[in-house]
Amino acid sequence: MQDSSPTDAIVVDGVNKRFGKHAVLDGVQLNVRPGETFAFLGRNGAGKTTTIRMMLGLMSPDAGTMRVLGLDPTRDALAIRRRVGYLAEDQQMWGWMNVEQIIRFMAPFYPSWDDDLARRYVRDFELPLKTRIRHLSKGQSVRLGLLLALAHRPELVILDDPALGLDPIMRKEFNRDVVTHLQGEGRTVFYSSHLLYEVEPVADRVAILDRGRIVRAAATDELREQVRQIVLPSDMYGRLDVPLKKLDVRQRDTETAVVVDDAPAAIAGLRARGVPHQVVDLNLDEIFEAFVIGRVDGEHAPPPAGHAVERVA
Ligand SMILES: Nc1ncnc2c1ncn2[C@@H]1O[C@H](COP(=O)(O)OP(=O)(O)OP(=O)(O)O)[C@@H](O)[C@H]1O
Repeated sequence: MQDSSPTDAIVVDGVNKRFGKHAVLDGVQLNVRPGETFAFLGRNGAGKTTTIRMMLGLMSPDAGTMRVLGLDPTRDALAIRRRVGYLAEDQQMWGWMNVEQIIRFMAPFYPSWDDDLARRYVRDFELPLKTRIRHLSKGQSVRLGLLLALAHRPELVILDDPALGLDPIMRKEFNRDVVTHLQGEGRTVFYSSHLLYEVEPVADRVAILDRGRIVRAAATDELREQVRQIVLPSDMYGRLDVPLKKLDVRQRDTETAVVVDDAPAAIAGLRARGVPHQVVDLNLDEIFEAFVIGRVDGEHAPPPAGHAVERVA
């Protein structure tokens, strides 16, 4: 976790939230730098939407504080919503309006609304102006939601599982076209998702939320460097005196595969002791899995396929 700075676009500090007896968020801590694309990763029910709703002042934390664009969501919700573009998960819109009508309806809510930009998104997103919202396809609805979230040129864009319900090709296009476009414009993007392979190419930093707690936050590149799988002979693993930050251990035949969160130090330790091992690069999906379902008590499982393997004597 980086230290927070007064210029951070989002600061979440020790936030707790309960619904009745159910503790949904427990000491959540994160900070988002201006201009970065920050992926907020968690399984269904991890607490992502609850965190986002509090950022927008739609509900209040039970404990802890938040700052969004320097403002307190519990006091300045309206000012925040004017400066933030928010695409909700499963965004609801008035089905009887057509595309043109909803654009005209939304524009006056935002002093910074840009008609030219809205028209450009209509073209770029191939939106049919005269079609009623209830007749749009899922992809068109998401793109219309995005237009409404972006046409007021928000400094910060909060996307809550935006690709949910889109087919795989559309999801790829969404990342390639929309997120890359926002990055090109220097916007800060806070992107919540449980589809990790999709955020991997665009995220500068990620935070992994598991059952209401941040279990890891880091630059995407740093995470890939630190979290790797090391495969070594089981008999040597049993006698190993190298301290490893283990996330997941799997026994298979004569080998043990260990996912560690300190790969450079672990590899240096193994090399220094002459322990033969292979290092397997992991993608964000596998890294996420190691944090949220990793077990250190060992189990049989096939090796991850299709990744760069570095063999060391
Ligand atoms: N208003 C509410 N009242 C009671 N429980 C709630 C409320 N909102 C959310 N929850 C519960 O809080 C937990 C976290 O929900 P949340 O929607 O924040 O998760 P999420 O990470 O966004 O999941 P998903 O990816 O499925 O949307 C869930 O168990 C959910 O049922």
